[in-house]
Amino acid sequence: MGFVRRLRDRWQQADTLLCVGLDPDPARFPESLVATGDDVADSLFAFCRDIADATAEFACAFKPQIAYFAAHNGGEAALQRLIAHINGTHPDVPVILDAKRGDIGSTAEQYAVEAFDRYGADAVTLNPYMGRDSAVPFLQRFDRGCIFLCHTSNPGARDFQELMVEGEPLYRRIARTIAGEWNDDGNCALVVGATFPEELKDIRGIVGDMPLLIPGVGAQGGDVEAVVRNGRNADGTGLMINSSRGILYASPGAGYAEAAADAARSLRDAINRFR
Ligand SMILES: O=C(O)c1cc(=O)[nH]c(=O)n1[C@@H]1O[C@H](COP(=O)(O)O)[C@@H](O)[C@H]1O
Repeated sequence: MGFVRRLRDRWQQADTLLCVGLDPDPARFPESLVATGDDVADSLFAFCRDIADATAEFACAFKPQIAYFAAHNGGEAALQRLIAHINGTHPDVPVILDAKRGDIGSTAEQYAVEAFDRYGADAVTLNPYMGRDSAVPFLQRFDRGCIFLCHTSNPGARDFQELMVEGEPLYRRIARTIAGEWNDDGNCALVVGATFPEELKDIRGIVGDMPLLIPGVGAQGGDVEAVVRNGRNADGTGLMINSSRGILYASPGAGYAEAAADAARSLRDAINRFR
């Protein structure tokens, strides 16, 4: 079953639009998990496994961010183990590899193998800046999801994404092109930052019921009510609202997994109040 279909099933069956971001930072781990040298990889795995197991029931997706793993010796193997664990233990929760890839076609082919075959991710985040041929190796894996940056959550999103191109801001052109020309197999989604709710409304109006990944609530200050009201589709779904640090580090001590579960439950409930 393809990514978008799995996501829709999960939205319905688990009644949640929450995406749990897995961005493990050893500097913020509880004391019981602090490790040095090669042991860091084991800590990355153990921390994320505990968070995933504690929050799975509240999650429509998990989103590991590759940099938090690749920054450490052995981190990529830890990421592989983690995704295998999620796929085995929580098979109804799709995994989005946040890698923001994008390159010429021959290199993009390798990135597609990395995301979908090596790591076993259901979807990957992609940068559309290099154009359609850079996306084709991902798009043609039609059972997997391609989640393209459209309007990002950071302040610098304005530098390029809002530049006017033939009478419209670039992010609108990206949304229209991907929805209209790249989505033949229905496996595309877009990233829109929670910190730009008006632009979110604009993008929802362009892309129909395409899924949108929304980072930027919690630590970056995005407003949940504005996101849900402006981003939901007609049936009250359509969104993967991500929180990473707000869930991962809900408590610094030994009870980190329980605290993460509480944070995930309350964010899921806050989201559902406005659907
Ligand atoms: O593609 C992303 O996930 C992403 C896009 C974007 O515009 N902004 C953004 O914050 N992200 C990612 O979403 C996560 C946000 O983390 P928190 O701010 O801790 O919830 C990080 O993994 C970011 O890399």
